[in-house]
Amino acid sequence: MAPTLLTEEQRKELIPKDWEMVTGRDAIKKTFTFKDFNQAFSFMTRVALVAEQMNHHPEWFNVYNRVEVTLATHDCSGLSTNDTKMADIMNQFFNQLHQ
Ligand SMILES: C[C@H](O)[C@H](O)[C@H]1CNC2=NC(N)=NC(=O)C2=N1
Repeated sequence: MAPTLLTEEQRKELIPKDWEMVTGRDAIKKTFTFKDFNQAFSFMTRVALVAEQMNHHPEWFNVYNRVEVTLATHDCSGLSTNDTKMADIMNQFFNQLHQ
């Protein structure tokens, strides 16, 4: 089923508070900072496996211990529950890894 854009209510409820809107785009972003490259890439590896399972992929940039992430659903040109689910998963993985 094609993903649908989040309603106003869903945006208030489902977008994690530590993610911010991308200026001029219906997308959310967050920068994760890790101890080192190994931890950053471990995070990306775990997320990549889930992205494949979900068939929903992040837009991200990595340099050393930093991973800059933008989430949006191309199939509906904006935010869907796939993005809020992925944001939650990323936050969980970060908290587990960032000991
Ligand atoms: C053909 C393939 O199923 C689609 O292009 C999937 C792949 N991954 C995706 N990732 C994201 N972020 N948005 C999409 O709409 C999307 N669609």
